[in-house]
Amino acid sequence: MPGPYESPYPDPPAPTELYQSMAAVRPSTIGPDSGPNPPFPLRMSGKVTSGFGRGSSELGIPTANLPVDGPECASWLPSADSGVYFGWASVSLPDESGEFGDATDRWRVYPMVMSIGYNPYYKNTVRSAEVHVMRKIHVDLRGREMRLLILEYVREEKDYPSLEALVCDIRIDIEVARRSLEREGWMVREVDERGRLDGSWLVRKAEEGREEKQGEAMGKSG
Ligand SMILES: Cc1cc2nc3c(=O)[nH]c(=O)nc-3n(C[C@H](O)[C@H](O)[C@H](O)COP(=O)(O)O)c2cc1C
Ligand SMILES: Nc1ncnc2c1ncn2[C@@H]1O[C@H](COP(=O)(O)OP(=O)(O)O)[C@@H](O)[C@H]1O
Repeated sequence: MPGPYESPYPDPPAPTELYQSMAAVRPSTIGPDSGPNPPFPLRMSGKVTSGFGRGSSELGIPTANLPVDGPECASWLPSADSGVYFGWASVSLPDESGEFGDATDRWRVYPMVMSIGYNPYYKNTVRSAEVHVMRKIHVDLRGREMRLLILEYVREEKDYPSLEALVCDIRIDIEVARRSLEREGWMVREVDERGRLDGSWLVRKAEEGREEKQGEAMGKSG
């Protein structure tokens, strides 16, 4: 099985001049090495839905959409700042060979970056929560339950003069998240034994996960 921080792109594109100029004004990591500060970690979960279908086709960066309202939603979400966040995502997937189908589903934990908001470049009128899992995934996630342990706020959502600039900034977010999550204070033990964070909620059985909704309402993990 590949390592947790492997790029989801088989051949990441060479950094363009625009990427380099935008990356030069961004920090390389976010948050102190010791780990997340309150109100993080924040939890949310939900069934992956369809978005506007632009992630893969227009941006080359697929995003799994999660519901942002309804009784099942995390209580902190409506008042959360719009913007980009990073952390860990879990999803229950079949055996990697795919041969044994759902009988061997188990929770996998992956690094993720996400945006919460109105996607100002596309001028959406409804708020969305969209998660890019930083790993190549060969299974359609729509209809599957996803859990998130959100560890840090990265930046505000922005409008951009071009699609290329939007894609560059998201790729920089992915790099910032990768470097930030590689620090021991930000790793979950469920992925790497050096990790100092408890990510057990991410891999709990469904029934136990539901009980944990109480904790989610407080916006805390652990
Ligand atoms: C890490 C990340 C950062 C993003 N930042 C922005 C942003 O600053 N401005 C914006 O308009 N959209 C932003 N987006 C949202 C993309 O525009 C969105 O994923 C794309 O429109 C695909 O949407 P769809 O899944 O509904 O098709 C971001 C998405 C991700 C995953
Ligand atoms: N690394 C990944 N991160 C998020 N979703 C992925 C990933 N790899 C494959 N997918 C799939 O791509 C879908 C999102 O694709 P996208 O083009 O953004 O479509 P839509 O906007 O219609 O949901 C997800 O629901 C999931 O099934």
